[in-house]
Amino acid sequence: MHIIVDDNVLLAEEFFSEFGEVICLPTSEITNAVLKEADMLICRSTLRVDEALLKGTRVRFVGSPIIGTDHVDLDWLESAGIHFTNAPGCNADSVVDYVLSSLWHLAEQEGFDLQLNRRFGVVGAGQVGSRLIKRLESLGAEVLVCDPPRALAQESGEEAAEALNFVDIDHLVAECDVICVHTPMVTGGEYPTHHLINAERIRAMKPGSVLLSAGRGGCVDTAALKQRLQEQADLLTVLDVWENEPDIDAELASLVDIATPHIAGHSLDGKMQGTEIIYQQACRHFGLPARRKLGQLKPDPWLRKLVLTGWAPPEEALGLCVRACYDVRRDALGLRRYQRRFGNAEGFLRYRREYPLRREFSTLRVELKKNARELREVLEGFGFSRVKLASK
Ligand SMILES: NC(=O)c1ccc[n+]([C@@H]2O[C@H](COP(=O)([O-])OP(=O)(O)OC[C@H]3O[C@@H](n4cnc5c(N)ncnc54)[C@H](O)[C@@H]3O)[C@@H](O)[C@H]2O)c1
Ligand SMILES: O=C(O)[C@H](O)[C@H](O)COP(=O)(O)O
Repeated sequence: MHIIVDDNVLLAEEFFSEFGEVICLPTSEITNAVLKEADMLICRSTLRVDEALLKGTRVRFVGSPIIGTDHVDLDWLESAGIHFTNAPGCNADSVVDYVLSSLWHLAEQEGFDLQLNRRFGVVGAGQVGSRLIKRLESLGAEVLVCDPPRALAQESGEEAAEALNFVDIDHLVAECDVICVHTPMVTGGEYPTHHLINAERIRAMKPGSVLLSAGRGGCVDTAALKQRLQEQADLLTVLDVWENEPDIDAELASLVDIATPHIAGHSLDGKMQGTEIIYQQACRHFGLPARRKLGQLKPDPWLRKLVLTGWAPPEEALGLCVRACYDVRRDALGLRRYQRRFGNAEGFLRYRREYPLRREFSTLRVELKKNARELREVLEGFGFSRVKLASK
């Protein structure tokens, strides 16, 4: 078998070589001509996968080791008998780490307490949103949720009921102090997400509130957001995803508090999990046993363990752990540096391609020397799931 893989897919050789010859290429070199003799294509969101790319090729299996599927013409692939699979949930924890690192940073910058007097709103309660809700609730936060497809599925008994505070989008926008958008790009049907956060809703946001967008750029009307930031400058904003990536609105980027180049899901753990999921799907599809396991291939984190005395107040302890593991400011500064050097669109693309190593909160072991049960709960709630208390 010939397997063409985007060279940004991690561990491609290690997982896919048992199927045949693995050829890794930059996205720009994956063309219809290159795919003529290929049987399998493994690519990321940067490649448009449609009839123009695949017509007349031998490709029968396409895998994308990411969550989103809006780069793929699913209907055409189905009609052409080409099997497609993505990797649901693979980088969801990475996105939640990004969100919490951003909120922690804004809280520090503005001098507010993340847990006090803030009502959170999560738009889109799928793999990302529901994990975010869990972490926020375990910190004691009140969370309103807008996800009409899930609310409907629960109401009709199609999905097991979960105790979520479902509200409609206008209610959520009016009531919340922090709004996190984690919806896919949906253009048709009953619940489209294009400009779900539209001009009217942007105008309705409370002064001083936070808008964070890490689903797809088109879910927020960014021209309207820019207008509010220019006219009132009374929102805190975090944008990881943009309209017209990679040629993003530079003026808007200069106005938002944290601007990053679509890297919320780019932890090493998320990328490697994505490859493993596609490998498992390929094994199932071609009737082979899945012998290779990510556990054997994943490197140790650079920072294995943090030892805290346990006396630190929770915000300080969280700050130490967040800064040690993933500080979102690195990526905001990195984007600016790359854009200054390479220009707006090329800087955006290059930073993603050369993305520095990042591990998830769950890879850091935290040892508390004092038997600080409450602090442990806060750290675990935030996603540092490997906290150990001193035995005495
Ligand atoms: N920034 C990044 O790096 C990054 C990383 C991973 C995923 N994403 C994006 O985030 C999206 C969500 O990821 P996920 O894993 O949670 O996907 P998911 O498919 O598990 O969940 C999406 C949720 O959105 C809900 N939804 C659909 N239409 C809606 C609407 N109109 N209003 C409110 N909710 C709606 C769905 O019912 C579903 O529960 C992905 O589709 C992808 O586009 C971005
Ligand atoms: O949908 C996803 O999983 C994310 O948006 C993912 O991080 C996209 O990364 P890319 O494929 O563009 O490298």
